[in-house]
Amino acid sequence: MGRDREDVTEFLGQVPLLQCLPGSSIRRIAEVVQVRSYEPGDYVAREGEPVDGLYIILDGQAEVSAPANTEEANRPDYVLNKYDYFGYGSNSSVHQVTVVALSKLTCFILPNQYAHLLQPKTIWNPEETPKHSLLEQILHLEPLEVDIFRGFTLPEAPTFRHVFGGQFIGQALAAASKTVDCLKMVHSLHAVFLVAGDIDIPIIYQVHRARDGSNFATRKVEAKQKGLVLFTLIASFQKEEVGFEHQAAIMPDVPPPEQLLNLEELRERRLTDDPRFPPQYRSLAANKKFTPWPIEIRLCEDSASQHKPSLNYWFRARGKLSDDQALHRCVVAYASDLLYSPVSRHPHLAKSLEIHVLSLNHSIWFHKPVNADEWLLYVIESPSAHGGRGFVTGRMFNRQGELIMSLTQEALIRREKPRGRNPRPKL
Ligand SMILES: CCCCCC/C=C\CCCCCCCC(=O)SCCNC(=O)CCNC(=O)[C@H](O)C(C)(C)COP(=O)(O)OP(=O)(O)OC[C@H]1O[C@@H](n2cnc3c(N)ncnc32)[C@H](O)[C@@H]1OP(=O)(O)O
Repeated sequence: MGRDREDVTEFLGQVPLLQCLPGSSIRRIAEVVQVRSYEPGDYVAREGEPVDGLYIILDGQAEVSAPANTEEANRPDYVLNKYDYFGYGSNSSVHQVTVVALSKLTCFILPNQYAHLLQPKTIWNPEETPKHSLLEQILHLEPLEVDIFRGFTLPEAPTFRHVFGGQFIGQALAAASKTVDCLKMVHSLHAVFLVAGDIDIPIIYQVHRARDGSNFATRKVEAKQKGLVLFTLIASFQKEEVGFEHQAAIMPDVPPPEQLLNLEELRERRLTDDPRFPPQYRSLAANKKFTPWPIEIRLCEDSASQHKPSLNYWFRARGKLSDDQALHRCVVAYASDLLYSPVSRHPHLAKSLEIHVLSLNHSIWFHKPVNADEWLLYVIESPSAHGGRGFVTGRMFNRQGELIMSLTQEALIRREKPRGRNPRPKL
């Protein structure tokens, strides 16, 4: 293996211990690791000697001997292979075991002085907790074990009686991304919503490594509560590649976001200025608990009241996000389900008719890198509603008119039926 920085980063990204670190931590570790080589029979570490760092096997095999004079002394020796590691995670400052090279052996060593790189504040940022962005907190997961993560529905997060579909998509994609080397980025995902999630129970994300190729990797994720699978995602990741280029899609001509009001300002204006709302309704609405979404949305038109099966709006994440392309893709995936399938009910909206909308499935294709804290134009159309299912397609453009993503979704759309006072998700 040639040892340029990118090769080292790619190798470290395959080591399960390191995969849930922020991409920036893995790149930093790639800068500071040392390489050591051993001949067959050489001691790599001796029981009782000081631990000088984390050892990761790059090539070859080593044998670990159980410590003498302990209960484990009778345990058979075991063999370490490529991607295995030792010298980290024990509370002791001295080696508890002896490790001997079985073949020609090469290791990467992360010296003790860089051990802090293994303990980042969050899965997205080595230094800071994400005070600055609610979204980054929503998309933070606790790594429980290799390939298993726990996510939460934060009190400030948008919910729609049950777990918001975009939260499942964003968190599941975050879990999948944390098991793929950081040089590969998601380029497509397909999600299915099986059962509504309970906002009071943590969600367990279990990642299955379907395939790791040299350029592509595929992951399947299951989201569970109380052991029941609520949601599945299949995502494919690819290393950057130079290839053919064209863009036939043209960004529609819409007013820039600076000339438009956001949803909160529109609400405020309705409450104060709109003569169609009687005063008692206004004070009722004004007293209702209202939490702004972590995504700022500026509608380009009022296509709902015109009954048009389409909608264009600008959106961006509120607050500054950490500089991690994997995070930015999770954020737009999260945002893409917020104001999407309701477009399929536009032609059917009528006074005193409430329409129940529930996402059934969701697909995204990421064409180009994205900045989720800069304005993106979401262009949505609903070509069909039939049989209780509304279908929507979406395209996202950046301000330069580049097509960044294409999306599709099917949602259940039905006349809302009266419900009890406290409907609970059926787990
Ligand atoms: C100025 C502009 C402002 C714009 C403001 C816009 C405003 C709001 C925007 C909100 C956008 C919200 C978008 C949110 C999208 C989501 O987050 S949806 C959440 C993700 N999706 C899910 O959780 C779906 C999970 N899947 C399921 O629940 C099930 O698979 C299924 C319901 C799809 C199918 O299950 P099945 O048992 O086979 O179906 P049913 O028997 O038909 O229905 C079961 C329960 O569904 C509920 N339900 C069904 N129909 C209705 C209805 N007409 N009205 C109300 N509720 C309905 C209901 O709980 C059913 O259960 P019971 O009837 O209680 O048995």
